[in-house]
Amino acid sequence: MRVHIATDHAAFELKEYLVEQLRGAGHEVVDHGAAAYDAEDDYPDTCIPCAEAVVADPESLGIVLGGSGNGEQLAANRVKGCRAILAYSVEIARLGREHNNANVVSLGARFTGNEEGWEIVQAFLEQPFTQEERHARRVAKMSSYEDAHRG
Ligand SMILES: O=C(CO)[C@H](O)[C@H](O)COP(=O)(O)O
Repeated sequence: MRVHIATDHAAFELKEYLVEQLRGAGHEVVDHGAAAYDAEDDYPDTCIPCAEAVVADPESLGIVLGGSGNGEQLAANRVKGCRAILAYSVEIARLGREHNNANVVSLGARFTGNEEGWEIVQAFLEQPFTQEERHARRVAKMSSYEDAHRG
């Protein structure tokens, strides 16, 4: 699978680790940065382009990373068509795909270690959307809202 990934400085090490794990597992990784550690960088600069790339590439999924993952999730969700969840466990990541058809997962490196982060990412990538009518209906309502209110 093609996987888009982005981080700010706070999760730079986790991003490097996940890129290595993803490539080792056979995924095609598109790294939207940060390209190097810079304590003054700003997560919207990498997370928004990452989310745009996921929306433009519907067969792909995305990962945004930061200290908490909160701002990164918020930034990604500014992009129309992006459904980013903040995942702090394998189960939450699975539910985000299964019930919400999330296309981006956000992780907080100050709260999630490298190995746990990789487990969460694997769960997110492996879990399909259920397609059950009630879940599809709810996701469609969010898309309808976006179509009506977000140019
Ligand atoms: O998690 C984040 C946003 O939600 C950022 O990574 C975090 O705010 C960066 O903090 P600092 O500039 O103090 O290193």
